[in-house]
Amino acid sequence: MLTIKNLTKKFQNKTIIDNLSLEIPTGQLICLVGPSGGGKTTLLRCVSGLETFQAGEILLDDHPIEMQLNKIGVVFQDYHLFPHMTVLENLLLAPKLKSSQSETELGQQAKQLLSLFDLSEQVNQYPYELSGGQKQRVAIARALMLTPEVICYDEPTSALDPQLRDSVGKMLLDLKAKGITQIVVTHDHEFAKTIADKIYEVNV
Ligand SMILES: Nc1ncnc2c1ncn2[C@@H]1O[C@H](COP(=O)(O)OP(=O)(O)OP(=O)(O)O)[C@@H](O)[C@H]1O
Repeated sequence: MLTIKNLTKKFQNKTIIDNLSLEIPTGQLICLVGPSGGGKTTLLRCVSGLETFQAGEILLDDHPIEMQLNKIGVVFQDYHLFPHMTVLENLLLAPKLKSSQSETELGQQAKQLLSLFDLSEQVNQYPYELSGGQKQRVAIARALMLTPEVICYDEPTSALDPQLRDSVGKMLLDLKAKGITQIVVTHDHEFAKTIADKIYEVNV
C-alpha cells in the first residue's frame, strides 16, 4: 500500500499541495487528472523523492518512502533518455551502479525487456533515431530494469497518436497484472477511463 498522509508542498510561500491524503493499494493503477498547474507533476516528484515537502508523510508498506526510493520508478514526460547512449546503454546505466547482478545478466534482462516491448531492432540505436512511441517504450523499459514496486508516469501519452496511446495503455495494464502499483498523470480523460482503477481530480 502506498499511503500519502496530510501532504503539504509549498514553493516559496505558494501552497501547491494542501494537506492531501491518498491511499493506493498495491497493484492498483490510479490516474491524476486536472487543470494545468494543479500540482500533479509536483505530487509525482514528491512520491519519487525528487522534491521535499513541508508537512505530511509518504509511506510504502508503512515505511517512509525516503528509505525505499529504489522501489520507485519514474517515467518522465519528455522521457529523459541519455542522448549520447544507445537504447541498451540507457537501460543498463542505473542497474550497473545499483544492482548486484553481473553485466552479462543485466544485458540479458535488458534485451528480454526490449524484445517484449518490440524494440529488439533498436537495441544499438540512439534516442534521436527513435520515434516518440519507441522513446516512450524505452523509458518504461528502463524504469522496469530496477524492478520497481511503484511506477510514476508524467503524461505518458502526450506525444503519441491514438494507436500508440492504446499500446501504452495495454502495456500499463500488463504491468498492473504483474502487481506493480502505478500512478499516471494525464490530461487525457478517455485514456484514464480505459486504464484506471480510480481517477483523482487534482484541483488548483
Ligand atoms: N521548482 C518550482 N519552483 C517554483 N514553483 C514551481 C516549481 N515547480 C512547480 N512549480 C509551480 O507549482 C505549480 C504546480 O506545478 P505542476 O507542474 O505540479 O502542475 P501540473 O498539475 O503538473 O501542471 P501541468 O498539467 O501543466 O503539467 C505551478 O504553479 C508551478 O508553477
